[in-house]
Amino acid sequence: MDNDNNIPDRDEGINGYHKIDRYNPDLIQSLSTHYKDVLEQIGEDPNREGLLKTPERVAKALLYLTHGYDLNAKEILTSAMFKEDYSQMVVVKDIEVYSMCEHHMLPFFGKAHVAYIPNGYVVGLSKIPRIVDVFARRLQVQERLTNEIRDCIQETLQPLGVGVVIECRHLCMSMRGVQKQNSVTTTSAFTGEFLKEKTRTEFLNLISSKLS
Ligand SMILES: Nc1nc2c(ncn2[C@@H]2O[C@H](COP(=O)(O)OP(=O)(O)OP(=O)(O)O)[C@@H](O)[C@H]2O)c(=O)[nH]1
Ligand SMILES: [Zn+2]
Repeated sequence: MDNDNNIPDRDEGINGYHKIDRYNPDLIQSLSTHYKDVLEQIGEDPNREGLLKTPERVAKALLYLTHGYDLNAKEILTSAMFKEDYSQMVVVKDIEVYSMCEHHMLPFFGKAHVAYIPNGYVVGLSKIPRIVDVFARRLQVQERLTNEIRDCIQETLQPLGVGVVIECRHLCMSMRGVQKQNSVTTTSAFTGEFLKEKTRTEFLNLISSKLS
């Protein structure tokens, strides 16, 4: 944290984002006013009982769904890096992803599988899903989400390689638009050893195996 409002520094590289005080009641109030207008403009009555608190709920929900802007993924990783003589692949798979596409601000959701090969240091396992969330809880495209997770791990932990695979359903493709209910989008990003076919194949085999 290095600013007057105690808002943690966000990760670099998000064009156009400016820092906000996400939990400020004035901000929630101001967003609620906009959502009240939205309700009116879609033909609803914002004063009917069921909708009275809806603008405020939606405002709080949106602020929560984008709270990743306030988090610094590199700080999270460095907070739990341990020197360890382990040089095989570490895979954390089936990490739930909930994000929102930046085109329609509709959810996309699914799973992320993340692997790295240590180079002297390992990271606390829980930190991997945490950094997935840091980048997912922003307006995103799946490709950038995938690359940001890869780059963050590579630059911070400096392992021998990183592999990230993300599989998601996009509500903007199922609830509206092209209306394809069953299509799943898969993206991947690799560095170092994972650029070699043998390592990549090992990773892909591990994430497709079932424990139970
Ligand atoms: N590459 C990529 N595209 C995405 C993602 N999420 C949503 N989109 C796409 O963003 C595109 C936006 O295209 P536009 O033609 O400007 O928007 P639109 O008229 O609403 O398009 P339709 O969804 O086809 O109705 C659509 O093709 C979406 O499917 C994502 O994570 N990655
Ligand atoms: Zn979309």
